[in-house]
Amino acid sequence: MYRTTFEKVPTFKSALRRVGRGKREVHEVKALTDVSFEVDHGTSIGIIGSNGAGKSSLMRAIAGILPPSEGRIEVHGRVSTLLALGVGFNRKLSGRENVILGGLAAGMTHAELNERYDEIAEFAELGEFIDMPMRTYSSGMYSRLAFSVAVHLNPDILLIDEALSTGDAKFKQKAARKMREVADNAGTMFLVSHSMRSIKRLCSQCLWLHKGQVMMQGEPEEVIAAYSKFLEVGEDAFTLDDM
Ligand SMILES: Nc1ncnc2c1ncn2[C@@H]1O[C@H](COP(=O)(O)OP(=O)(O)OP(=O)(O)O)[C@@H](O)[C@H]1O
Repeated sequence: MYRTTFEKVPTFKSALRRVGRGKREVHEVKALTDVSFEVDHGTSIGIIGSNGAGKSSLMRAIAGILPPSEGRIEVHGRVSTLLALGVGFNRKLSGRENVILGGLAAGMTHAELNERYDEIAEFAELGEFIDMPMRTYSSGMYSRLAFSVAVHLNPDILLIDEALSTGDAKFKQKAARKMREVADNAGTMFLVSHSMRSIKRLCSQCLWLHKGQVMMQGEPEEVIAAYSKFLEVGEDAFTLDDM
């Protein structure tokens, strides 16, 4: 559950008058409710659903960035660093500095990092930008580095939120090949995507979320068919029994 406090002001004029004195309202959003599922080691699971369904919140909870306000999450293994979700970068520091700090935070030794650094930088293809402050990066450059760090730190569980990846067509292909490699090597992967093609190609399981609840979990083909039908006929006309 997210709790947001905000100032309730009816008009712009009264907003000006009441600067600093406004009444504070608390707004609660239940991003996920009664979500319960298990994922076996070695499974690539796709997470699908409309905007605001709770996909990113679920990933943040699994990564430990947002602890659940109710219930629990058991994670056996090392989850790809927070950088995978693009939230761990310090924009004042250069790409190189962020990679090194991120690696150290993920428990890597200096020697391991030295070895990995070149691979990470090479994969991200940022050229001399790797030594520039990250605030000067385009969003595509930013997500290229985040993806590269995530896949090269050898996590047991890889979390990828495609919504955050704005890499160009060439990088997207390269990233897809890398994800395929992870999936083939029996790695565990959570892939949030609006591309049903990516989910079908890369995942052996699929979870469909809607308004914070699990609508369906199973084979990607089956879940995607149900989700597509849901999008076609609309929420009111849809029943899972028809599938
Ligand atoms: N930081 C936040 N503070 C308050 N509410 C939030 C916050 N982040 C997300 N929410 C709310 O939680 C719900 C789920 O959002 P979430 O980002 O998890 O959805 P999503 O499925 O990833 O959507 P999208 O496909 O648009 O990326 C939404 O109602 C959203 O408004």
